[in-house]
Amino acid sequence: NIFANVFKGLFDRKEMCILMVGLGAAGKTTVQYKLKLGEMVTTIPTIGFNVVTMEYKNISFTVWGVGGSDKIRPLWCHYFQNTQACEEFMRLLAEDELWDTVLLGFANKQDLSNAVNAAGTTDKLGLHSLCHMSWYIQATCATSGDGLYQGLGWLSSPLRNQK
Ligand SMILES: Nc1nc2c(ncn2[C@@H]2O[C@H](COP(=O)(O)OP(=O)(O)OP(=O)(O)O)[C@@H](O)[C@H]2O)c(=O)[nH]1
Ligand SMILES: [Mg+2]
Repeated sequence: NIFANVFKGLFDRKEMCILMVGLGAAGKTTVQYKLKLGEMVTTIPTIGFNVVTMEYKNISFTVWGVGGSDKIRPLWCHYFQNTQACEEFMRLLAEDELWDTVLLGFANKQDLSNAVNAAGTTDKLGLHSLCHMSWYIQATCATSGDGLYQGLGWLSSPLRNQK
């Protein structure tokens, strides 16, 4: 009945804070606005961060997208070897504050023929050795939106079991 649904809607509401990191031009801002507005926006490199809040499956997601780099951003991907980016990523995941979190990775730009797929991304990031948190890699195309909601769907399921 309607009242039960309204009550369920009120009390089942959960909030989730997402920190989105990745190399410059990976598509983080595009993901944020595609989820928020349902459309592709023209982005410029993020200086600092963007915050977007959206609702999905009774969960309020606050997504913080951190710029991939600062002024040297255009050089970033040439400047760092992939392995160094991976090490940086692993260092981040080992932070105490992130111990209690889950990891959703977007293997983005799947519309491009040279994109690394989800399995390749998992291997390159060495996620099989990541035992202390639950993780999932979703193939996406942020410009069309493909895969984004599948990712959020995964994210919302372990969340249900949290406090
Ligand atoms: N072909 C393709 N292009 C994409 C996709 N996602 C994002 N882009 C493009 O990639 C470029 C960079 O996207 P952004 O969303 O600004 O990247 P970002 O990760 O926020 O970059 P920083 O803010 O510099 O860290 C833009 O031109 C996007 O249109 C995708 O799935 N496929
Ligand atoms: Mg950005």
